[in-house]
Amino acid sequence: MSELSTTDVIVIGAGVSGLTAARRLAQAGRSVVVIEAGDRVGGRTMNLDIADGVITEGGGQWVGPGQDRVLSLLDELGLETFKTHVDGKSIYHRRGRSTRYDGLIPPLKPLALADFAQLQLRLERMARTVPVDAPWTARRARSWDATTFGHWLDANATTAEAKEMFTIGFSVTNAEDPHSTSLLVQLARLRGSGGIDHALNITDGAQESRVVGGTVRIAERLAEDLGDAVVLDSPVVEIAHDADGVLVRSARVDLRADRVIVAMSPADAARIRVTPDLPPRRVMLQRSWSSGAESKLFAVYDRPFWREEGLSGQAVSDLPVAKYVVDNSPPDAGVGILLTFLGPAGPDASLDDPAARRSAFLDDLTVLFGAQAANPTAYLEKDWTHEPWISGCVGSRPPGSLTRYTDADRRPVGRIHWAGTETATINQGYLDGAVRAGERAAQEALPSRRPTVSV
Ligand SMILES: Cc1cc2nc3c(=O)[nH]c(=O)nc-3n(C[C@H](O)[C@H](O)[C@H](O)COP(=O)(O)OP(=O)(O)OC[C@H]3O[C@@H](n4cnc5c(N)ncnc54)[C@H](O)[C@@H]3O)c2cc1C
Repeated sequence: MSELSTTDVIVIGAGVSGLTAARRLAQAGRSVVVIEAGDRVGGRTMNLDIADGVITEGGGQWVGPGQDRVLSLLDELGLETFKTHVDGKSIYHRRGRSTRYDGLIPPLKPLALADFAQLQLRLERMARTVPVDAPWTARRARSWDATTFGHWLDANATTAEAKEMFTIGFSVTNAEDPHSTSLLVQLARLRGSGGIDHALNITDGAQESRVVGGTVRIAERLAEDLGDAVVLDSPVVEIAHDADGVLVRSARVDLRADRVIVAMSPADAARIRVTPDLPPRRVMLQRSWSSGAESKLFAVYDRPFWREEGLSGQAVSDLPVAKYVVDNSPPDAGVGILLTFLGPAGPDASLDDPAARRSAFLDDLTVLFGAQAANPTAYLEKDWTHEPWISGCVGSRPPGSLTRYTDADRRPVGRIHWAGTETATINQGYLDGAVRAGERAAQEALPSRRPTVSV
C-alpha cells in the first residue's frame, strides 16, 4: 500500500469518459489521479488482434456527424478516421429470399414501408415533446415511462416486417431487448442523438466513420498525456466523503482529494461502497440499471471477397444470428471482415455454446454471401457480459426509473460527481456521450483545491 497522498481530483475509471474528465482538469491546472480497476485503459473500447498489426474493435467503434465532442477530441489527439465501407449493393434476406438493393433502405414490402414510415413519424413527433435535459417533465412522461418501447411497437405496428426492422435496429444500437427499455428513455435518446435515421444509418449517420488504429486509441492517447497520473489494476472499493474532502480506497492506492468523479455506468458504480450512504434515489437508480448483453462476432477472410461481386458487405436479415451484418475490414482492406452483433441474450439456449454460435453465424453468412463465407481464416468474438469490472454493454433504465429517480444519474452528491456515457443527455450511450459527460463532470469539479483537512 502506498503512502496516503493528496490531489485536487480523483477520477475513478479510465474509460473515455474518465480520461476526458482528467484531461480537462489537468488542462485547467488541477492535479488529478485516475484510478482504474482493470489492467488496461479504454473500458468499453478495446482492440482485438487479428494478425501482424491488424485489429478490429471489440467494443465501441463508430463515430458520426453530430457527435461533435468526440470528433473534436479525435482532432485534438491527432487521431484520424476513415469511412465505413458502403460501396456496392446490400442484401435484404427475409423468409428464405434474398434481395439486393442500393442505398440505405431495405426493400420492405410497400405496406411495411408505409408502416415503418408512420412509426418513425410518430416516434419522432413524440420525441420532440421530450426536453432533453429533463425528460421526466414531458407532458406525457408518466404514461410513456410506464411502458416499454417494445410494448409500444406491439400496439402500434401494423405489419410484422416493419416491427422486425425496428427490433433489429433497436437491438443493434441499444444492445437491449425493446421490451426492457422504457418508452420515455427511448424517446429521450432519440431526441438527444439526432433521430431514427441518424441512429440507423451509416452515411450521414452514427455508423459513418471509424478510428484508424481502433477507438481504444482515444483512451490510450489520453492516458499517454496523463502519464503517471493513471493507476491501473486498482479497483476502488470505497469512497468516504464529508464537507472537507474525499478519501478513496483502492487496491493499490488510498488517496485524499477535494472531489471525486466516478466515471462508469451506474450499474458498475453500485459496486463501490460510499460512506456516508448515498441518497436512496441514487442507490435505487444504480440497483435497477440494466446493462445490455451484446456480443460482437467477426469472420475474417483473406480479402473482402464480397466487394469483387459488387456487394457492400451490409445485410439485414431474419436469420438466427446475422440479423445485421456490416463490412468491418481495415482501411487498407488487407483482410476482409464481416461483423454482426448478437444479443441481447435470448431464449435460444443452443447459441450459448461457442462452437454452435460460430457455426450458426457462418451458416448465416453463407446464406447471405455464398460458399466463400463458410471458410474464414479467423473467427473472433467479444462478449461484454464477462468483463470483471464492466457489467455489460450500454444499458438503460427500466420503466418507471426516469420519472422516479429523474437526474440521480448525474446530480452530484456532496463532493462526488458522476460521469460515464450513461449520464450524458446528448448522445447518451455513445462515445460522444462519454466525452460530453467527462467534460461536464470536469467543469463541475473545477472549483476543486487540495484538501487541507483529513476525512
Ligand atoms: C459492443 C459495444 C459496441 C459499441 N458500439 C459503439 C459505437 O459504435 N459507437 C459509439 O459511439 N459507442 C459505442 N459503444 C458505446 C461506447 O463504447 C461507450 O459509450 C463508451 O466506451 C463508454 O465509456 P465510459 O468511459 O463512459 O465507460 P467505460 O468505458 O465503461 O469505462 C468505465 C471504466 O471504469 C472502470 N471501473 C469500473 N469499476 C471500477 C472500480 N470499482 N474501480 C476502478 N475502476 C473501475 C472500468 O474497468 C472501465 O475501464 C459500444 C459499446 C459496446 C460494449
